[in-house]
Amino acid sequence: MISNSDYEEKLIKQQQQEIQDKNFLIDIAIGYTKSIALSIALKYKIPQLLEEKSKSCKELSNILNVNCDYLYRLMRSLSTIGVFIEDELEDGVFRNSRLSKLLTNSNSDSWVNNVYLQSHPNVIQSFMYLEKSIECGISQGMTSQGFTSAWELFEKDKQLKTHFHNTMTCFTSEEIKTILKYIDFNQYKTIVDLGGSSGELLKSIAKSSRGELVESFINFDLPLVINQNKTSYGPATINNNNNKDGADEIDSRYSEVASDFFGDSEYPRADCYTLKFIFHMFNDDKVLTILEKISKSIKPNGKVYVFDHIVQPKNEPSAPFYFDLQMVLNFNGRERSKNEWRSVFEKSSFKIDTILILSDSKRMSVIELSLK
Ligand SMILES: C[S@@+](CC[C@H](N)C(=O)[O-])C[C@H]1O[C@@H](n2cnc3c(N)ncnc32)[C@H](O)[C@@H]1O
Repeated sequence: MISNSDYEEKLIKQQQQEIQDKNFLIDIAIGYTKSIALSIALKYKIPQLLEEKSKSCKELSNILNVNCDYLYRLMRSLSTIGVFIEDELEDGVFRNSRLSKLLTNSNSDSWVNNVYLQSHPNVIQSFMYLEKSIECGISQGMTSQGFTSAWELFEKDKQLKTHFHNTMTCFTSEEIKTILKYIDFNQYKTIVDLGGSSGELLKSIAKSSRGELVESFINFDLPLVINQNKTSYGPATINNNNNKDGADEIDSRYSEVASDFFGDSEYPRADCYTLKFIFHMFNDDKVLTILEKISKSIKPNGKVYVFDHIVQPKNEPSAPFYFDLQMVLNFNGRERSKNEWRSVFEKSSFKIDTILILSDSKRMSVIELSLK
């Protein structure tokens, strides 16, 4: 028998849950307002303008040459979600909050690059073409904005390109410990990192005890990336304990190849290939083309390590929500579940040796492959 008071308590709980659910749905619906407001504050470099001391909106609008009242409304809105703080006594005067202070750091090894990347207008705009993409079954995120691909957009917007590669470099430096915990690269002579971006993965392996016996490390990426590496990132180095001033020495085992996965030339011959967050940018056909090319250049008993997301069992939060949609809209790629990965590899010359779902990396798993 349910008593009256039990019944009332149950009803109150249900009502509270419903209010929470409604607020949650509203929060989802207005998500775009926050990212667009943030992207404008970043574009105007407001966190940097407030670095030294607080400023009034009048001062900020004079510096930026924009409308003072509208800027005030932007700042006031952002301060309600913790980005910036409006002075408690003086209206319209703002200082940095804990959050906006973080945004002043745009070093190459800072994850803040990812905030710039995710809130970039072209990235946000690609989502406007999600419906059109679903209707026609062809990715429209970039083409509808007049770009053949995200890579072309990066070529036109160098700042965005830098944020993209800095984000990837930052992810790699966070993930490298986990990678080195599971894989001893010393069993290989030559490691080729296909799509190695700034070379962070190979440089870190080279510097660690898990890579000290490897003879050569080759970072293979597009010419536009390799050319930028020369000016944006330091060379590969090894710790030189003999050096009196303790300075690191250049590691001559590291080199770079500027080429295209889908070009005519073969990949460098190696007994180990790594592909970190590469296959999720491509559809199954392109993944199979890359695997076919690796199968022609891999040495006998060689291995391929695929570091990528594995979408977890249904209905569970796994790779961040937006990734799969972003991959399809911006790159015509896909995030894959275990079954989806299996089905691609089954069609290739490779078999899966191991799948490691890394508990200490929220983003990444490792799939080890060898020739069938
Ligand atoms: C998502 S990023 C991953 C970078 C790096 N592996 C990491 O995990 O930090 C993809 C990389 O693949 C490279 N890439 C994309 N298309 C390529 C192609 N057709 N040929 C060679 N490299 C390509 C990009 O320049 C970029 O550096």
